[in-house]
Amino acid sequence: MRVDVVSIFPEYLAPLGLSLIGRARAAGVLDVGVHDLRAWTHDVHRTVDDTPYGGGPGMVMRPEPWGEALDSLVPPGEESGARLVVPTPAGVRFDQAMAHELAAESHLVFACGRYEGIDQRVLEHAGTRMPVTEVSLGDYVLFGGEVAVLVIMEAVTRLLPGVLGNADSLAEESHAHGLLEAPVYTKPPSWRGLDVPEILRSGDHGRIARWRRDQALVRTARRRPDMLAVLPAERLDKRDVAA
Ligand SMILES: NCc1ccc(-c2ccccc2)nc1
Repeated sequence: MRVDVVSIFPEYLAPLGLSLIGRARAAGVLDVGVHDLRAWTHDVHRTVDDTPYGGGPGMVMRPEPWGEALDSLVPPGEESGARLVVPTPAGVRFDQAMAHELAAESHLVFACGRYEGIDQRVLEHAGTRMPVTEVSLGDYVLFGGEVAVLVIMEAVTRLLPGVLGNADSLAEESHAHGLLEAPVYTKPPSWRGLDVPEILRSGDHGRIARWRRDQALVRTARRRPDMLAVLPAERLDKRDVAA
């Protein structure tokens, strides 16, 4: 997968070179380019913003630099497999399903907005030649899209083949099977008067799997009842509590 990120604060994206993502790049499954939007400005002040039409507070990011940046990173006629992802508070909610969708793309281009956002015509014009996804991480506002890109990149990169050491951990993690994951424990068996649940030390893997499933259901019902509401009936097996 090729990833290009455009920002007026490219240094914010430095963590993309570290750890998990660094391993993905070393494994050859990820190639990341970070670009300064101002490279596509041509005035002495390298201007990227201007006042909003219709009035209102703050500034809006000008379309011209973005248009030239996207033309450079996704040359017209070479859009195959490219998707533009724009973090914004007004976006579609990002979730694990979308992480899987994005992990299947061959070229992701992230546009990091600042100020009050990017002139909408940038997204409209890009949409005439590639899929465009405006994505939100949740109902809160940041100073810009850079931190959201780091979150999305971590969620997507760990799904790429060969990136996670133990592929099993993908199968059982939270949200992988529509439920929150069960609590986990390790040695020592007793710690500050708190014991590991006996079942986990029984060696009875059938009962252990049942216990974990029950814990996941209870935890999900208490913390994220909304997830149970959308859990497909076939995901609940006959031994689960009544749906
Ligand atoms: N929901 C996460 C998120 C994503 C992007 C932004 C944002 C804020 C200002 C300008 C441009 C993007 N804020 C929150």
